[in-house]
Amino acid sequence: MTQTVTPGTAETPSRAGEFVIEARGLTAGYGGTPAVHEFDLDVRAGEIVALLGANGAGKSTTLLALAGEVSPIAGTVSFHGDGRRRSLHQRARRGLGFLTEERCVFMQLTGWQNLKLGRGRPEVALEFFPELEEHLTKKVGLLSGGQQQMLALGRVLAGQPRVLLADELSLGLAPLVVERLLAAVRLAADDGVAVVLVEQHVRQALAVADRVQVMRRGRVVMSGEAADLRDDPEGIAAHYISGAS
Ligand SMILES: Nc1ncnc2c1ncn2[C@@H]1O[C@H](COP(=O)(O)OP(=O)(O)OP(=O)(O)O)[C@@H](O)[C@H]1O
Repeated sequence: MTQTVTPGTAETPSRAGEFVIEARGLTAGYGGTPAVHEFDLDVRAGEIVALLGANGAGKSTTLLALAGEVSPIAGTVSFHGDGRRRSLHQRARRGLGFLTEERCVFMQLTGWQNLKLGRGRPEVALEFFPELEEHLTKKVGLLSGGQQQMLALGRVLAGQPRVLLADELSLGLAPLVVERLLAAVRLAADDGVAVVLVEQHVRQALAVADRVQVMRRGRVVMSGEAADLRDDPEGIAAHYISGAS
């Protein structure tokens, strides 16, 4: 698939190599109780960092804290070098795209209406997912789960984010659809988006990610270059052992 997508808003386009989002000593949780401890992360423009780990390991909490939806108990999150505490909507205005675990679409609206509600031009979403075009006049509730997720991802990518946080895009979807979604994420990263991807499918995450951080009980227990770990997904899966989250 060839296309040209220009990420970044007019303010300051992201440059390859610069850290777009960073966390230092990030501890975050709920009601003052940490679910994530002393988490460090740097993601450059054009890079995908996959967060892996068993259910309850703290991946979603990490994304929520990076997004500004959960306040840090300690540590900092910096967005374009700005380490001040910012809410989700403030970070969204500076180019954060966030896909939460819940499918981010309006079921009663048509596909086209959903795309029009995004920050970008619907045509850009269709450049990522041309197969959606024939379904845009249908109510989204009538589309398949994969089509709904393509719509949700396409809408966020159409907004030309500088940072994409994506939480379990592949939840409940067939492997081919997952591949399709992750390929679009890779394409966006190749055009300069900094991506933090929470994913349950280890092999597929390793196939598109540049780096990997494996979490267990709220801490990073393993990290490395995806290319070095591709031949040993079992080494990662060992951290998933039931009850070991
Ligand atoms: N809203 C909440 N209030 C209180 N505790 C929460 C809340 N959300 C998550 N937790 C707890 O925080 C811990 C980390 O959960 P989190 O959802 O971040 O893990 P996860 O790795 O994303 O798991 P999953 O893959 O199941 O989403 C768990 O112990 C969970 O029970």
